[in-house]
Amino acid sequence: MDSTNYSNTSLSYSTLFNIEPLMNFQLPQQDDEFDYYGNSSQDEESRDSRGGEISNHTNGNVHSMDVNLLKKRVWSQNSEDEDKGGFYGTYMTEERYRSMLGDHVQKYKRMSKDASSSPAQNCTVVPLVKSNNGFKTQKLGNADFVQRNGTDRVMYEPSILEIGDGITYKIPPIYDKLATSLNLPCFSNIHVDEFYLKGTLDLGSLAAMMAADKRLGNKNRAGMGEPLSQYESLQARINGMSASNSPNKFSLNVSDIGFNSSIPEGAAGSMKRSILSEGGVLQVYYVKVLEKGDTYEIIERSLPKKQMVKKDPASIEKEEMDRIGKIWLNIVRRDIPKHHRNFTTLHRKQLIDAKRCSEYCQREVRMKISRSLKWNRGASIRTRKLAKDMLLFWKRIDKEMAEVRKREEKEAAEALRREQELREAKRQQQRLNFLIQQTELYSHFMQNKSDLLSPEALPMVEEKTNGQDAPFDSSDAGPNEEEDPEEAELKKEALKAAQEAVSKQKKLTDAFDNECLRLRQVGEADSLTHEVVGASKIDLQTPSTMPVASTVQTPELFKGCLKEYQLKGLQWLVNCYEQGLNGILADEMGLGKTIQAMVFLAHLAEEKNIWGPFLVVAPASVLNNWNEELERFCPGLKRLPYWGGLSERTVLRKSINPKDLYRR
Ligand SMILES: Nc1ncnc2c1ncn2[C@@H]1O[C@H](COP(=O)(O)OP(=O)(O)OP(=O)(O)O)[C@@H](O)[C@H]1O
Repeated sequence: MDSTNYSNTSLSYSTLFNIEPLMNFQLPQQDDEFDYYGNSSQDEESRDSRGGEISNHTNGNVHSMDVNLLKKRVWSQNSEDEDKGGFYGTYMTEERYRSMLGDHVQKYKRMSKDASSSPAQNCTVVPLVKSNNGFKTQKLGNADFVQRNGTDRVMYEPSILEIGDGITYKIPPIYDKLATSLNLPCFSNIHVDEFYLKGTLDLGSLAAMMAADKRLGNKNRAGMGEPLSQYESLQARINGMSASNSPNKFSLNVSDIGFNSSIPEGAAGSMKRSILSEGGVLQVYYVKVLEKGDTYEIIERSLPKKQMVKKDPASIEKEEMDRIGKIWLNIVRRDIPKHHRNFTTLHRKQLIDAKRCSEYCQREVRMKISRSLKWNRGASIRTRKLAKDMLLFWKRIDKEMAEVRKREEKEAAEALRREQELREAKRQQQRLNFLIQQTELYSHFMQNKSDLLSPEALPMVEEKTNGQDAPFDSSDAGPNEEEDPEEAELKKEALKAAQEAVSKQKKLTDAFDNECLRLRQVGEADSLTHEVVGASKIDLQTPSTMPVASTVQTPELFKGCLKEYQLKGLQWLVNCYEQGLNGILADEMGLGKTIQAMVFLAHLAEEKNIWGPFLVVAPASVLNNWNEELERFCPGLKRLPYWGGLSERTVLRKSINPKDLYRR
């Protein structure tokens, strides 16, 4: 649909929104229908803002409103005797609306039967459903302009409006007159939203719907206020009008004046639309219209800017001062208390936070203190336990060390015992060898002595002596000259036989000595045997046979310097010990025999690891001298003086520890 079609059918943008003829209808009585769009006149202040809302609904659903108005008008004509009480005053439900509509249809059918003479009134309905602004619309039946009986009367086919649930609404023929006189659009251009067909159409619900329109915002409700109050206002207005019995007329004028006139600043479009009433112009809009197929939609609307009126500077200053005063009053009455409340709230919150923080700190400190106290309490227990563990550990270590030491002492004692046994065995062997040697020497000397004492050995001795002492033989020859020659010859034979026997015995002895020497060398292969053999060369009975250079060194335990003869004496004592012989060291008085005995004991301790005990038996007069000499020259040797009476010796014995006697 375009504007040309409207031009042909006396319709245009202006006529599209021109429902002024509708407004010229007589308003129904108090309880009859009325134009709730034009009748929503309230106080002047709310009227400005309310007009937009009214216009908005009008713009968005103009066709449906027209049809609604039409329906209501038709209904008012055909149901004058209808019980109108409470129609607008009470909440009209869909069921009631349908029942009322059904009754009206029945009435119309009866009336149409009576007036069935006009075939043009039989209208066909061609429902057309189109979508407009999200609402499902029904397009009324085709309208054809029919020339009848030479008149210019426009005839419509009977149109039936189906509103669902088997309910049809037949458009009365009187609509033709109405459409012509009111310059309304034809049926084909009228769309009825189902919302208005099926929904409740009371003023309360309509005001609620307008107030809930999101496009207008929730706060201002497009100036409509609360639905109930608005409804009451409207109702009061109607009552007032009915009381005065004065026809109240409203008009909504959409004109093209805007095309030619100057468009005020801030206008959305060039089309001017105004809602008129007896009181004057309610609202003037400048709208932009968007064509959408068969419908039009106002996409933007605006109010013209108010003209700026120049005011008096004094009044401006006064207003400014008033405004400043109001600002100050607001500051004093509202802002300061508000900030004070905010500050108080913030301060209280800070106090609460600080208190909470302090509680947390206290709790943390308490926890740390309790932890430290617990630690301190446990420290003594742990210390005692640690000390106990250390004590047990060191006890165990001492026990192990004692066992080790005991085992080592036992092993050392065993080793010492074996060493002493071995040494004693060696000494016994040396002593045996020495005795054997002495026995051989003794037997040898005794045999030589017996040979010398035998008669056969005498000539030999004499022969030896003759060879050495010629004067003795010559002296003995004198008396032999007086002997008998026969005796002389016998003596010679006897001497010869003795010499042969001695030589024979000498050979036997030499053979025995050689055999003994050979056997001794073969049997004594070890070093000890060599020592014994070496020692056997030493004649202990003749100190001159002792070696000039002593093989025995002065022991380090002796803190002094031995003289030459004292060292020889030490050597002799050591040899006697090694030979297993007992010896008596005897010398001139004051030459140091006591010192040599002490050096010999130090030699045994240092070289032989024999630490005693040694028993020194001496006269009581020299015991102190022995003690002092040992302390002076051999401090490494332990001393245990043991002298005195019987009781003193008993006390001394109790203090003797045998374990201390074998160690330095
Ligand atoms: N090598 C030495 N170094 C230092 N002093 C020594 C030495 N030899 C001996 N004397 C000192 O000579 C003194 C005499 O020694 P000691 O009494 O031992 O001799 P003695 O032969 O035992 O005498 P007696 O036959 O009267 O017992 C002691 O005072 C001793 O200290």
